Amino acid sequence: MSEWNAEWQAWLSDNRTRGCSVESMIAAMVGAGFPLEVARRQVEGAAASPAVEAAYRYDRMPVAAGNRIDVGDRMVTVALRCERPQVLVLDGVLSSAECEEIMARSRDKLRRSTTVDPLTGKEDVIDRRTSEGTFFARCEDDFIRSIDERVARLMNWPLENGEGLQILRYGVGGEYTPHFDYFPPADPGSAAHVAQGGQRVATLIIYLNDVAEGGATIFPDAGLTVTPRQGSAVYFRYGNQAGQLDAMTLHGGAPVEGGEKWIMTKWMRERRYG
Ligand SMILES: O=C(O)CCC(=O)C(=O)O
Ligand SMILES: [Fe+2]
Repeated sequence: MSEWNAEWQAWLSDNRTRGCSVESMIAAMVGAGFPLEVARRQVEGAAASPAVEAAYRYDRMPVAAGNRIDVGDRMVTVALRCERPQVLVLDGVLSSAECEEIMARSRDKLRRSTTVDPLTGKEDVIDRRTSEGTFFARCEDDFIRSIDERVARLMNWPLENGEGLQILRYGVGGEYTPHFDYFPPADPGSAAHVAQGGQRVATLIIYLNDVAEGGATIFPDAGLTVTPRQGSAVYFRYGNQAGQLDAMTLHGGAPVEGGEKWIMTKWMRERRYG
């Protein structure tokens, strides 16, 4: 039996954009080994959801224009700007000392990472996400507050809409296969997650160290690869003002081939969170 995953989600989005009929997509999924009821729920669910419109409309990014962005206590440099999907590579988001302090404070708290099961909405340890993680509650102390404030200013999105900063560490062989950061509307497990704060709309991944080999953040459908560099970040936005979701932001963490990889992630919601 086939498993519903991000690849199938991207396939469904592509076919909808191309105007394929509901019946033909259900038939293709059944042909690939999905039970009829699963195929029907995913295809009809996507068709009924205004969030997965046929064509995502790229409205204006909230992040400031220009080569350099004032984030209050420092200047961040824009190294790359991609409009479709909306992706920015940003340099100088954290100092080396800040990166080192975050890693030092996280090291003893690390736990094997979990992922949301698309069917149940529960958090599970799964093979496709081989990393350890921990998190900091929003503004839990002065140091974390200064970073939460800087990140909110950089993303130009209310601090109150952000989830707590999440830390991940991957060893050699560690990876995170391609996925969406938003909660796919057709997945039954998503409802519980969007009930508080609404959908996720944008992500900032900050690289806390240089990775000796491998470990890039990859966007397979956009053909983009971002190399981890200490203190730099990648921003991507997938939720527009109309509530549509951009499937082109499919992304993952490529396997680490040498050394280790540490990142810190901020997910922003539509509304106040927590
Ligand atoms: O490891 C990476 O570069 C990507 C991490 C990621 O996609 C996530 O934490 O949601
Ligand atoms: Fe992600």
